[in-house]
Amino acid sequence: MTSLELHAVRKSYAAVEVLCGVDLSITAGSRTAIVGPSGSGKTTLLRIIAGFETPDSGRVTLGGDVLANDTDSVPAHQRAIGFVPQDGALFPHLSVEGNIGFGLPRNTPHRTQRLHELMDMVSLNVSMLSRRPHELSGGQQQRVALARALAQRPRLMLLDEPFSALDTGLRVSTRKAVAKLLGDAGITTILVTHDQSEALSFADQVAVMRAGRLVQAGRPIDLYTRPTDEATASFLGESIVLPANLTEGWADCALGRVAVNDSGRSGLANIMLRPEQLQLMEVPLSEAANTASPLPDASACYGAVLDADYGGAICVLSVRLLRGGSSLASVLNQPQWNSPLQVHSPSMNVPPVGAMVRITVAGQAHVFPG
Ligand SMILES: Nc1ncnc2c1ncn2[C@@H]1O[C@H](COP(=O)(O)OP(=O)(O)OP(=O)(O)O)[C@@H](O)[C@H]1O
Repeated sequence: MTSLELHAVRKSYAAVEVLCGVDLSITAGSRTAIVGPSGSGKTTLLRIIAGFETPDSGRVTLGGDVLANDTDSVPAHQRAIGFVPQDGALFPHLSVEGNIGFGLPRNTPHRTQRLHELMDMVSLNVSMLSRRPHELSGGQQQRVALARALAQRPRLMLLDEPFSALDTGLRVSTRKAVAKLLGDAGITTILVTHDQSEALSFADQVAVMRAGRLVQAGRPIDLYTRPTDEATASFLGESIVLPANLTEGWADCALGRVAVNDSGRSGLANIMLRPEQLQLMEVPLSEAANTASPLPDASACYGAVLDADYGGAICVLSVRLLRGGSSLASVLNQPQWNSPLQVHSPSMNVPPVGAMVRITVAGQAHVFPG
């Protein structure tokens, strides 16, 4: 069942068109992450859904109710939509109780019980109810902001980069807790984030915006493995794009013959691999000892490790490809021959700089739609 539906939503500020006709469907109870470069219109879209801005044209519906169209707009406070901004925006002069209770009228039945329930939902101890925001950690402040938004039993929750001020560990744990909480409560959620890995891990659906347009929306794994274009590919993570000649599900490229995910295409096209798809195996010293001899297997793909960037669990290796029939020495002596690939390799047993490696490709390469 679709909960939120955006159809041809447009918005301009003065002469600048910020949203150029956005269509997006969000299923009830699901989590959607909106990502895109700075200025692409993410926050504007969120503010239109919340009712803080009105679209110039287009339609926004929630559970079948029209929230905005070309002529009318339901006021924000009548939409039953929760909004958690980047900084939490707690009222500094009010206690936690005052902040969470802001949207709960004094005569709400069982008000204290409801406040305790909300504290429990966001995993905060009720002893914190009397504290002021400055007496809380960043993660606790975000939980209070979330509880305040939940107090009004929203149909839809909008999160505008709510985790960005938190350090890495707290960010991950808060994000997981929030995802579970909203999932358990069955609340449809939209998260705007700059963090691609956060979007991929948080959401059931990721929507990528660029220059006021929605360029692609779908399951995280589909966007990561089958991006619609190179810009989307590199926005969602590191990518290796190579020119190739396609025939019946195979691509002939600098890495040799690689399987592709589009068997119907033929001819010249760019293919994409994620760096973790490249697997390196160091060629034993006996084989590589004579760096002047031709490579042992003319049909295999080899490389020379030029540099290693240690990053903890993962090491990023710069690997220059060796042409069939060439030698390690010829490549090391001609560094301008081709630009190196960046390969993400588990740091355990990583080949050393200067080593010759055999390169294999795991899975299929992606062919960008023509
Ligand atoms: N009230 C406003 N008046 C004029 N221009 C605005 C207004 N709000 C946003 N803009 C412009 O609209 C464009 C989109 O802004 P928006 O905040 O939606 O982008 P964003 O994708 O959320 O960016 P960021 O990731 O940097 O937060 C920007 O060029 C911004 O300067």
